Amino acid sequence: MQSTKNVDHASSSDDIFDYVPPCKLPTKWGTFSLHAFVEHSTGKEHLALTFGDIANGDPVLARVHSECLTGDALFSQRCDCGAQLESALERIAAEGRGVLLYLRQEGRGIGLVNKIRAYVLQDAGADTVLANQQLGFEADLRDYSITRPMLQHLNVSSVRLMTNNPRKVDALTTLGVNVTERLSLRVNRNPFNEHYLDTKKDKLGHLFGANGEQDDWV
Ligand SMILES: Nc1nc2c(ncn2[C@@H]2O[C@H](COP(=O)(O)OP(=O)(O)OP(=O)(O)O)[C@@H](O)[C@H]2O)c(=O)[nH]1
Ligand SMILES: [Zn+2]
Repeated sequence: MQSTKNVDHASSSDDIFDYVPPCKLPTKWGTFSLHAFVEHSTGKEHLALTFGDIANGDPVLARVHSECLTGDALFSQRCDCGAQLESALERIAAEGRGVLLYLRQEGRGIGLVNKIRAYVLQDAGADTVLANQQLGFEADLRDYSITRPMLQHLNVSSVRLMTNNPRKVDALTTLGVNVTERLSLRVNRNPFNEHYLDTKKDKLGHLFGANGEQDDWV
């Protein structure tokens, strides 16, 4: 289960993280502002990429992306993370306004090395959920509690969330994030990730594929 551990909403963001003001981050889609947040309780260095005026009160096109080094940076085709990251940034730049939170919870919260151990089990036939369980972990150990204070610090009052994962919408809503809309994201199905995507749909509740939820935005 995804964790919805609450932070103390009465405490100031200074109690939760150190904030590092943004530098410019030019990308192939446009120039974002890159903010850093160092979480006190974990020492994790989370990021926010922002574009345009996100503080004017209108719902903001947003992506809450969980770190996937293999997919985001190493071009892995085992998952859909890299394609989703690109699609989200492209879409935000095209709209001229938005935010992407890059949360350092690799491997659905089990970490990079354990994800590689899980991949070894998957190479031997386990699916993505079973592999986690065989290693003694729940299917999804992510904790989104930093999301709300990060958005508050950026003066984002509500979000139009790009995700295929309805449990992510539930987790954020439970934490007090105002999600006004869910937008599906392109998936890039390929021979290496089709079993993984089917498992996400069947066991983790992701919405895409046959039910027409697949994103048609290009
Ligand atoms: N433990 C584990 N983690 C994985 C595996 N494949 C991808 N991940 C991690 O899963 C996270 C991304 O979660 P996904 O389930 O792909 O997508 P999501 O964030 O729930 O939903 P979307 O918003 O639609 O992307 C990243 O942290 C990846 O590192 C796997 O086989 N095992
Ligand atoms: Zn991935």
